[in-house]
Amino acid sequence: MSELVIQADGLTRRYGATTAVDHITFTVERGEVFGLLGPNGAGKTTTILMLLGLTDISAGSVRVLGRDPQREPLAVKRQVGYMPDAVGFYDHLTARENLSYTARLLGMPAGERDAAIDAALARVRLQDVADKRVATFSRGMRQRLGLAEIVMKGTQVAILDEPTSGLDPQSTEEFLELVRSLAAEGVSVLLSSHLLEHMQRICDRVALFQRGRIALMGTVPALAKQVLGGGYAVAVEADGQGLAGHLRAIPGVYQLEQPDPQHYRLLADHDVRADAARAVVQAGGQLYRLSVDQPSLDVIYNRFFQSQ
Ligand SMILES: Nc1ncnc2c1ncn2[C@@H]1O[C@H](COP(=O)(O)OP(=O)(O)OP(=O)(O)O)[C@@H](O)[C@H]1O
Repeated sequence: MSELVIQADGLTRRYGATTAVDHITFTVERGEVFGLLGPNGAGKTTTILMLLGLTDISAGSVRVLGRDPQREPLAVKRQVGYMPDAVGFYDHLTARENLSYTARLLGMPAGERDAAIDAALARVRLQDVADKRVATFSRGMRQRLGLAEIVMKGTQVAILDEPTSGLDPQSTEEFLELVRSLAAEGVSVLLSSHLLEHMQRICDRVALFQRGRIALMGTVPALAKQVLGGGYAVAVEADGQGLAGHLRAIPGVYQLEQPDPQHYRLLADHDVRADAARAVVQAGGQLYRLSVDQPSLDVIYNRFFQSQ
């Protein structure tokens, strides 16, 4: 049975005449990676701040691990790992000293601190630079130290604001892999980002914010269906008697192109590769190549905002 870790219901935040977040409703399950997307000013950061009890709620409700961040902000902060856009560490302290400082603030017993810090630094592969001052760290290393802090806290929820912006490709890979491994252990991750390719790779579901509202929400294939009317492009290279007719008859295929006698391109609302392979057999043909292009979040996002 799924376990809801974050529940927002009609959540609203007004700043004077501006409604920054306008009646949004969503849930995040245990172990789920949930992405907030949308243009600047769409309400993502304000949503995050409300989840953390860092800004007031004008209407609606929110629960994080069953707690109300308005009423119990300290309890929520203790149970949630938060990594803001610019992770704040003390530059003149080493990585280990920074984590030690946080551990003391959290009230972690002195006897447990060293082991917890070592384990967290090893987890994010910073053990070799544990005693170097953070001033010497690259952005990627700082982001990993931010995750180490979350690992050390042992929280069940991690909230990350723009975590991969400014990271080089290798640091990005490492970071996304770490986030995925946390989720695999049951940590729920809510993250906001403008980097759609990263979001597509890491998120189980995304919510597309537009002027304070959630305009679209779901898995990438589900959004592709809504926005593009499909989105899976299956390329088939094969021969066979009457193959075009067999391919066109596959449920979910809404367009068939045949640029030359042996090449077909199917647009479908789901991955129809298995059906396409069967169609080739039915047509008594030979299959030379079969591939699928997943719908891209980038294309979905741009098409959605162009259509608005
Ligand atoms: N403290 C504040 N006082 C007044 N208005 C605010 C405040 N914080 C945010 N806003 C307004 O609320 C709206 C949503 O802002 P928010 O920062 O949540 O957007 P965002 O989606 O996180 O944008 P970005 O991608 O730029 O981080 C914007 O119109 C912003 O100007």
